This record gives sequence, C-alpha cells and structure tokens, in this order.
Amino acid sequence: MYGAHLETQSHTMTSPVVSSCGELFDRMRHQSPLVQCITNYVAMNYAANVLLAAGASPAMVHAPEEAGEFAGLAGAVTINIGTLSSPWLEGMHAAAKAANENGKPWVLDPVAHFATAFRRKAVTELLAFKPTVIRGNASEIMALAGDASSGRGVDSGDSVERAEVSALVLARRTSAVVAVTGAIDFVTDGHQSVRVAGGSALMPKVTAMGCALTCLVGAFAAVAPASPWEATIGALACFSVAGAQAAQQASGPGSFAWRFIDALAALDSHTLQAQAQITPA
Ligand SMILES: Nc1ncnc2c1ncn2[C@@H]1O[C@H](COP(=O)(O)OP(=O)(O)OP(=O)(O)O)[C@@H](O)[C@H]1O
Ligand SMILES: Cc1ncsc1CCO
Ligand SMILES: [Mg+2]
Repeated sequence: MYGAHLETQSHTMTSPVVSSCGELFDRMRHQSPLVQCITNYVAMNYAANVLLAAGASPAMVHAPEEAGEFAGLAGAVTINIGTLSSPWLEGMHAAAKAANENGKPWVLDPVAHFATAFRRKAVTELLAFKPTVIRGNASEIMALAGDASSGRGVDSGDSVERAEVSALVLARRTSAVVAVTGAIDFVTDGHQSVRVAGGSALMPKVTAMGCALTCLVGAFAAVAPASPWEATIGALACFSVAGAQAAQQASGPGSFAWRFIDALAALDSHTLQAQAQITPA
C-alpha cells in the first residue's frame, strides 16, 4: 500500500530534484569523472563495472603511499570500510584528508562500523575529515547516530523507516547529506528529506550493491561538487530505476547482477526522469 501510494505520486511530480537527476546523469556521462574508490575486496570488481556502465571512470587506489596524492587527481573520493586493515585505514585517512583540504566531495560508507572496536575507532577518525555524503544501510545509520540497532554484520537488520530520525540527527550533527538505503531509500541533509522508491528485492541478495552505489554517489558528486543533495538523489534514482528494469528479466540474484550492469549502461536521462520515484518526506 505504501509503495503504491508513492508510485501514484511520482507520476505527478515534476520537481526540480527530478529534473536535476536527469541533468546530472547527462553531465556525469559527458564528463566521465575520475572517482577514487577505496572500497572492499568483495566490492572492487562489481563497483568498478557499475561505474563504467554508468559512464564514470573508477580507480581503486588505496595504498597509504599514494592514496592522498591520488585524491588530488580525482573528482571525488569514496571510502568504504568493508574489509578494513591498518594499512588500508592509513590510505583512507590520507585520501579523506586530501579531499577535505582540497574541497573535493568525499563519500563515507560505514560498513558494519558498529561490529568491532577497530571499526568504531576507524569511522570516528574518518568522520573528523567531514564526509560530504554518508551512505549506509538502516542499521549502519542508526548506530552511527548513536541509536540502538539490530545490525550484526554487513546486512541491515532494521527497516529504513526506523532509521529516518537517526539519519536526520546524523545529518545535522555532521553537516553531511545522509542516505539510508533499503526497500525505500531515505535521503536527508538535515533540513529537507526525500524518499526514493523502486529497485528490487533482489538487490540485497547481491553482495556489494550498496558499496557500488556509494561509488556512484561519488561519480555524481564529482560533477556537482556544490550540490551533494542533488548528486546523492541522482545516484540513488539510477540504482532504483536500473534495478527495477533488471529485475523484470532476472531469474535470480546471479542474472540480476549482470542484468543490472546492462540496465545501467542502457539508461538515459529521459528514462531516469520518467521512472524515478522521488517524493518529499
Ligand atoms: N528490498 C529492496 N527493494 C528494493 N530495493 C532495495 C531493497 N533492498 C535494497 N535495495 C536497494 O539496493 C541498493 C543497495 O542498498 P542496501 O541498503 O542493500 O546496501 P548495503 O546493505 O550497504 O549493501 P552491501 O553492503 O551489500 O553493499 C540500493 O539501491 C537500495 O535502494
Ligand atoms: C560481504 C562483505 N564483507 C565485508 S564487506 C562485504 C560487502 C558488502 O558490504
Ligand atoms: Mg553496505
């Protein structure tokens, strides 16, 4: 019922944020921004293919010896703590610091940050470099705001709806745009909020979809460094539209994974605007 309500609204909504999705998508395709993705071993290959399909240029560069220097070359940096180790964390610090000092957008994906002391400390240190956008699942965002959550590992144990207030609190505290993803995504900058519906129930059955989305948020932010709100919504809308399309033909998570990449590659701004289900929250 909830989904049907959103769908009805989406067809009548021609808000500036819907048209900015299309504009930013075209800009991203045209400029093919270089995105430094410090992501996890699980996600690296899939996330790079997602960025290529969308039209961006991914570079998985994380070594402490070069991560900070490379951030100077990239249009945006994304940092995901999924398979963390000390040298990687050093590279993350260098890249986040460089992005922060050079005014470049950077996106934090706090994978399972609540699970261990090492991760909790890492994420606290990274937050000091002021991420432009924080993208996580419901359990991750709730825990980051200091609220109790049911998360255990990398998969969410909570609904997005339950994380909405936490997201608002976190956005106000950090001045970042906060995106909580799940069945219906929630995005807030602490002052304005939207929901992005669509996608498919197959998406959480494919590992690293969220990690790849974090990288795509970076690609959008790279071409709109002054508009992280619009950039975040644009990337989420791409995933929702391409995800719904891929699910139509998929027979399970395996075929969904490659069909999703094909759907992203075939996506155009007109289809994105026509099918994006974005409603004010
Ligand atoms: N039940 C669902 N229905 C529709 N779309 C979904 C559903 N669950 C997740 N998604 C979509 O999947 C994408 C990834 O979000 P998700 O919250 O699953 O990330 P995540 O838990 O961080 O994933 P991972 O850690 O495996 O990378 C988003 O585009 C989100 O909208
Ligand atoms: C499965 C898994 N383990 C660490 S990171 C990751 C990818 C999804 O977040
Ligand atoms: Mg995740």
